[in-house]
Amino acid sequence: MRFLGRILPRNDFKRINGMKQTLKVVKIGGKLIENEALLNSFMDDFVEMKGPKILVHGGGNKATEVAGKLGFKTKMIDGRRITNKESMEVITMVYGGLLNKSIVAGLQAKKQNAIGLCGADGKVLISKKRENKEIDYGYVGDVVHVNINFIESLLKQNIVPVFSAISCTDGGMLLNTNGDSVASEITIAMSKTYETQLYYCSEKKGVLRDIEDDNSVITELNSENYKELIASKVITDGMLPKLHNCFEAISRGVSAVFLGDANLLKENVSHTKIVK
Ligand SMILES: Nc1ncnc2c1ncn2[C@@H]1O[C@H](COP(=O)(O)OP(=O)(O)O)[C@@H](O)[C@H]1O
Ligand SMILES: CC(=O)N[C@@H](CCC(=O)OP(=O)(O)O)C(=O)O
Repeated sequence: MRFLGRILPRNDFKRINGMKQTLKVVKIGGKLIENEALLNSFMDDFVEMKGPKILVHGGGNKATEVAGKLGFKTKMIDGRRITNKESMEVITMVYGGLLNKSIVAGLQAKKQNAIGLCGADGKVLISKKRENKEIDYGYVGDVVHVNINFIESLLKQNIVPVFSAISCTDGGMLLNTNGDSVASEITIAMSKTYETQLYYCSEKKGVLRDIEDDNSVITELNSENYKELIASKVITDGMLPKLHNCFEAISRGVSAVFLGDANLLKENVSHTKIVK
């Protein structure tokens, strides 16, 4: 790359004229992953997207399905899974194995080099087991450190990191971590060196005023009306941790956060934008 008459080292273009380069972090939910046609169309858009990018995926419903087949019942509280030893084993197989590897293979098929990661790989997502006196979440962790140098080394090689919703303690214990939180923590950490944008793609077109009406997308959501919508129970289930993560991100250095469906990366589609 030629810049101001000198050759920049191949990927040393994070800051040009003091401007940070934009990094896009995209999270896809389990319901989207399950729909082959939607996933394929999403991946086309993702591959086409220019600049450094990171993909994070969930897969909660697949884990519930596989756990059920193995005879384990799943318990969720406010959109978060209670994870005992058996469910952690299922999660490692489903998120870290089946889903992560299938998504990476799908990207490779579209000529996008990618690498699948859980928190233990490259010590990339270090977490702490959640201690909650009222609810025992089991093997559930909250991210305390993101290895941004490792992530950057992949981005510099044009390799897309694909994260599953699994983190790891400093002592090497794998922990289930909400995919939305994985996405927001990575984006927040990467904001140190990049201008960052976070995209949440799920089965809905955004935050809906009426969950039964797909055309009731709230186009802009701020922290004030967000609290009102929780109080009036318009926002429930998986949307609770998702929006908590959105506001965390926007208040901790992320430039823009968007929520939408599988088409979110296309131009002019209806979506929700999070504002301060
Ligand atoms: N107001 C709302 N607008 C849109 N979705 C909502 C709302 N309240 C609750 N939800 C639920 O939240 C879900 C999204 O959260 P989640 O299932 O965790 O998605 P994902 O698997 O994509 O992360 C939606 O599928 C919907 O059922
Ligand atoms: C702690 C916790 O709740 N972890 C989530 C991680 C997967 C996830 O986030 O999946 P979706 O994006 O498909 O909802 C779970 O096990 O369901």
